[in-house]
Formats: sequence, structure tokens, C-alpha cells
Amino acid sequence: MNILEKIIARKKEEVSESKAIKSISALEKETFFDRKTISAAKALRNSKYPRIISEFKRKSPSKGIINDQVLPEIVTSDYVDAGAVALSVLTDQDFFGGSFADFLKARKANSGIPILRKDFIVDEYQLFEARAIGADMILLIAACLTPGEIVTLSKRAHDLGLEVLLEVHNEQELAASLGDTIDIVGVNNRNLKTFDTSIETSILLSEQIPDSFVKISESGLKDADTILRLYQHGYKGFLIGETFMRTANPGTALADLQKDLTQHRNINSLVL
Ligand SMILES: O=C(O)c1ccccc1NCC(=O)[C@H](O)[C@H](O)COP(=O)(O)O
Repeated sequence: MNILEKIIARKKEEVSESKAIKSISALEKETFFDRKTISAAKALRNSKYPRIISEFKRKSPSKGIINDQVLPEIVTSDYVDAGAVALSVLTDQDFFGGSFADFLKARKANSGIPILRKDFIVDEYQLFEARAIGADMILLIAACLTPGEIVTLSKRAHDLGLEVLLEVHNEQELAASLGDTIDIVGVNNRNLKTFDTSIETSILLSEQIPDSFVKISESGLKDADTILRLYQHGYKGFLIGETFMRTANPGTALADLQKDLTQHRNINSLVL
């Protein structure tokens, strides 16, 4: 089994354990369930410059521990102050050290910004969980789901008021999975089987994603040059975790990147 297969096998067990503990009707009674969600797609579509989706990520299968010294409520508020367009908070415990507790701390500290529940969605029960913790958006990973599952899960997500980020890594996944139930297309620069990252993946796939979709580039992003290059290929948003989380002050790392982006835009006289 490769790591992705292991993650999905464990996730399916976890979902059946959770279903036995808490029913959907119990989730529907949680505080945030009826909260009005906020659209990340709209914010990205309307933006005239590249925008950052900042991730709270404690560890990962590719890098092990990234940062276990920081608090989600502080980091995410700092991200918002530094201009993040949306937040992404890992809720997978076993492989990423995330939790609902982290997510709820981020949600309570930041009421006015869209937050992605970053996890491996394999069952519609998890959409109800996402709603209950105050998520605005969920992730569907084409490498983990059939095209039929993507349609069913994304329709159900929309019924619940959640936006759908579809993650693809190659042309086959894109051709098989893209449909009108998708709000944002994310091209993952990381190969989830080998963990290699290459921004060429985003460049290659950019041409194949119709302009009607908001597109973002994910993983392995570190600097303003790369972001501006990808922006010129039509990417409006950039999902960044490790580059920020490696530092003692992830919010300051985002603020520094935003400064670099502004400077590079001015120096290159780009019309952004
Ligand atoms: O990050 C990993 O090692 C990983 C391994 C297996 C499946 C998914 C993985 N990452 C999830 C992500 O999508 C990233 O957290 C996200 O794109 C941010 O990437 P980065 O900026 O490189 O932390």
C-alpha cells in the first residue's frame, strides 16, 4: 500500500468509528451547523492580484513534524491580519496531527474568513462534520475518489452550503473529475505517491482548466517569483502550509511574502 492508500483505509475506519459515536442529527445540533458560510471562490474570482490561502499544518507524511510549538488561534488570526484570502486547517489526526479542536479554535478566532476543512473526504458523513465545526469549504481529492463519488459528494456539499475544492495532479484526473459541481480547482504540485513537488505540474495543467473555473496552485510554494509566474498562467490563489509553518511566526512569514509580492509586482511593472 502506498501512503495515500494507507491514509484512505484509515480514514474509512475513522469515519465508521465516528458514525458509531455521533449521529448526523447530533451533528446538525452543533453550534456552527447553521452558520452562514462564506465563499472563497467569489473572493478569489474578484481579486485583481494573487491571493494566499494559508494553512495550519503541524506535521505531514512527507516531512514529519513541521511545527508543534504554535497555537491555531494565534497563527490563523495572524494569517488573517497579514491578508490571507482564506484559511486551511488540517483535521486529520493520524497523519497530519490535526483535529477538530484545532479547527474550532481557528473558527472561533476568525469569524469573517472562509476556512477549508483540510482532510480526506470519503463519506458524506464528513460533510456534516465539516458543517458542524464551521467549515466553509471541503476538499475532494481526485486521486482518492471515483468520478461518481466526486459528483455525489460535491452535490451533497452544495446542499449543505459548503464550497468544493477539487484537487487534481494530472490530466487524467482532471478530465475524469471536472464538472459543474466544482467551485475551485486546485492543482497539487505534490505527487501524493512520491511526495516530489514540481510547479511544472501547475503550468502544464493550467491550459486544460477552462477559464470558467477559479484555479489555485497547491504545495511546495515558497516565494513571490514562483507565485507571480503561476499567476500569469491564470492561478488566482496559492495554498501554502509548510513554508509558513516551518517558521516560529507563520503570520509574519505570510506578511513577508505579501511584501515581496507587492515589491516584485512594482519592480516588474506587471499589470496585476
Ligand atoms: O503534505 C504532505 O506530505 C501530504 C502527503 C500526503 C497527502 C497530502 C499531503 N499534503 C496535503 C496538502 O495538500 C498540503 O498540505 C497543502 O497543499 C500545502 O502544501 P505545503 O505548502 O507544501 O505544505
